Amino acid sequence: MSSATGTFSLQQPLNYRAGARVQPADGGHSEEVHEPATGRVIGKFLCSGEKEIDLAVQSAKAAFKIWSQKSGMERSRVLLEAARIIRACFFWISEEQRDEIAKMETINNGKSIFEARVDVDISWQSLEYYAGLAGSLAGQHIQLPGGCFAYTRREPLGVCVGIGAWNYPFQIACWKSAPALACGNAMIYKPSPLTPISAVMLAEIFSKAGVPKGLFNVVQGGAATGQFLCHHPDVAKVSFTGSVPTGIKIMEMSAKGVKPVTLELGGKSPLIIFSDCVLENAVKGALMANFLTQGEVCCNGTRVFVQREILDTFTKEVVKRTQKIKIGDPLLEDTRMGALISQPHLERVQGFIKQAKEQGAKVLCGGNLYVPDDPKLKNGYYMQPCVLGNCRDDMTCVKEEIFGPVMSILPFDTEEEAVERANNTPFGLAGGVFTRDIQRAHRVVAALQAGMCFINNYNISPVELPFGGYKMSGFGRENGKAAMEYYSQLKTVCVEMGDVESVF
Ligand SMILES: NC(=O)c1ccc[n+]([C@@H]2O[C@H](COP(=O)([O-])OP(=O)(O)OC[C@H]3O[C@@H](n4cnc5c(N)ncnc54)[C@H](O)[C@@H]3O)[C@@H](O)[C@H]2O)c1
Ligand SMILES: C[N+](C)(C)CCCC=O
Repeated sequence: MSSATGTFSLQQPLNYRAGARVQPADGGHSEEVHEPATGRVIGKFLCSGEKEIDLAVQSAKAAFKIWSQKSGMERSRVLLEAARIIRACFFWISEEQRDEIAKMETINNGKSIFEARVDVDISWQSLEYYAGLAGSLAGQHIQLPGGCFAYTRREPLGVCVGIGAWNYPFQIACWKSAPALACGNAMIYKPSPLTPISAVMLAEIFSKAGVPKGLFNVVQGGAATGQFLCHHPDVAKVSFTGSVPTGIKIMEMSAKGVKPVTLELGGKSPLIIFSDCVLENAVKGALMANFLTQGEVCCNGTRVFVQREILDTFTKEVVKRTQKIKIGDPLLEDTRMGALISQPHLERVQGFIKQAKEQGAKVLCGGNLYVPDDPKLKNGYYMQPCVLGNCRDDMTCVKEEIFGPVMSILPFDTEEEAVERANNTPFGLAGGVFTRDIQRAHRVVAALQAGMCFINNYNISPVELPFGGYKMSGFGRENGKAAMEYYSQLKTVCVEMGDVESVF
């Protein structure tokens, strides 16, 4: 694979079934795949139809029979091998696998190679972590009168479906497949049609690592393909990452088949900065909370509440550092902000900024389109990261998920006020607080209605920590031990040691 921006083109099929890349057996329309850095079309794929989905399900069912009979330790070894392959070398000859995946992620998503490498690291760590848990998936032994007893077994669910968003394509595929496979399930994964490439690389890695053919299949497509998956009678569970409106549809479809769902949805998270914070850390934290992956991060702390005493100092420093963020060719080592995912999305983000200005917000920096000097990047989807001042809680930019590099700064006076305003949202994915006061820090996060809270940092994601939302940001958890519960079911076995005492 060539590594320069503007040179890659897709050659191979993007569906993966029964251990091989395949063209779908049937399909609707075809979708173009873009390179956000240049706006180039790098290939096309056919969206999978009902027949292809059924073939993928049948293939996964066959693999499930083999995989679910293996011990946790046997499954663990295969997952560890998959993690090792990602970290280590070969596969595509000389370059490191980790870097190959990171480059493809950058080419297809537009994020900087610096960040893509971190995403790949978090991905293999997830495989390692669940490999570690696979061997200890266990039930309980319960004593009953007369020597009788019962025990519980944690069993896999069967064929699980994963449906992913485009912002962390490889990482989302790993966050879903690692616990699913560790628990003994098979998985069919559908990436976003905007980022179809890296999930197939994961499928190839699983095959190399030794999973049975069909255990991890990839189908490509958009809403229609996703609907076939959710409605298929042999699908046992749907794990979804995406927007709230789609999450609602997934839940409705799954309800028809009484299928358990996990919903990892959007957010509009608060970051509360108290005047007693370490200012340097708070400024760095605010940038981490807003500008990773061009601001296209579900848990971003986009409502930055700043205590009035430090509002000016904090704002000046945030603006100064935001202006220094290096935008440009995402495959260059020193780039820290690449291109947004698509032209329509870029326009949508620009629309939010325009509306913010109309509603009285002040653009303190950025917000304009950015055209890099390099001529090959002139059709890419770039913009300058934006900081908005003069914001009020009732503005659209403060209420709605923008999913772009736009930070809204909101002054506050008291702790009570900040917490109340922070919680005044239908979302509840994440939240953060910067303060030196340890009691206040814990009091505030305890009061925040959010599933993932940070004290004196933001947007770090060790795989050991459960991640997921409150309120309309969804339910269920990814990562941590908690995810094992969402990919397994509990069977109780009651054992009689004496004779049956019948009431008849
Ligand atoms: N909470 C999290 O962990 C998390 C992580 C990443 C992204 N997100 C959220 O994802 C959103 C951005 O991603 P997006 O634009 O890809 O979201 P989206 O809801 O448009 O699409 C997500 C996935 O659902 C599929 N889909 C769309 N309609 C469907 C339908 N009717 N039936 C079945 N599948 C369907 C898409 O093809 C895609 O694969 C943001 O709201 C972001 O906050 C959440
Ligand atoms: C790795 N992060 C930055 C915590 C993002 C998690 C996935 C959300 O979009």
